[in-house]
Amino acid sequence: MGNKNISMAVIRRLPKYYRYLGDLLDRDIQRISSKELSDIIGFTASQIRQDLNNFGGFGQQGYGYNVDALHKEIGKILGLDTKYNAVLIGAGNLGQAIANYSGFRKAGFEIKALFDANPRMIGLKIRDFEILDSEDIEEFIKENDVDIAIMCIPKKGSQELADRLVNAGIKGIWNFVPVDLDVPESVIVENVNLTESLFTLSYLMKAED
Ligand SMILES: NC(=O)c1ccc[n+]([C@@H]2O[C@H](COP(=O)([O-])OP(=O)(O)OC[C@H]3O[C@@H](n4cnc5c(N)ncnc54)[C@H](O)[C@@H]3O)[C@@H](O)[C@H]2O)c1
Repeated sequence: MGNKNISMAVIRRLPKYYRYLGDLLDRDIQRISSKELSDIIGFTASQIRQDLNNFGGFGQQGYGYNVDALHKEIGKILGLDTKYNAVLIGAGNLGQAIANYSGFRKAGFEIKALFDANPRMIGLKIRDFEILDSEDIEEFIKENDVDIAIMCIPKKGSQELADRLVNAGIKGIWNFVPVDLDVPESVIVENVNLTESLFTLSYLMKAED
């Protein structure tokens, strides 16, 4: 499954291609040259041709890229033609913000339930969700065909939670906790570290001085 031999650097650029191509489709633009794509995305035209050649070269000399076909193909490569079930653990400030955003469901990622360990949170409603007791996560994951866990708890207890999720058969963790989780190779962890991103901004602003 997947294109395991494609470099991570290319894979990290694919969501951006996918987003820009989606914007073009919204504007009814059906074909585009690598030069035009370069002008809007900001990667060089040669970088774009090289990246897209990894997947069998969609472009035709003198025609450019068929936007719809390329969008669909990149979607497939990213696995976006699949629906995913997710659970979110830690229904605090960040967890609630994520649960309140409707865009993930539209993209095929459905949050099935929210969990929290705090008895005062359990039973509260966020959007359509009643917050469930995190004691019951394993059972829920097994019974509801859950692929992805979204972790929004504090650092403390995060590795223990990851171990439980792994034992329950989770396939992927979208990790917002600023901790490098130790999981078996078969489980994919994607870290989202907002503070690291902010520090990068700080560096770049400093470099502008
Ligand atoms: N809020 C943000 O914008 C933000 C920004 C950057 C990083 N983060 C990171 O996201 C995580 C959550 O931050 P927050 O601001 O939402 O915190 P929060 O305190 O508002 O929410 C955390 C929730 O997790 C629950 N919880 C704690 N341990 C648990 C466990 N073992 N199992 C289940 N639930 C548990 C708590 O009861 C609480 O409701 C933290 O690791 C934080 O560093 C948050």
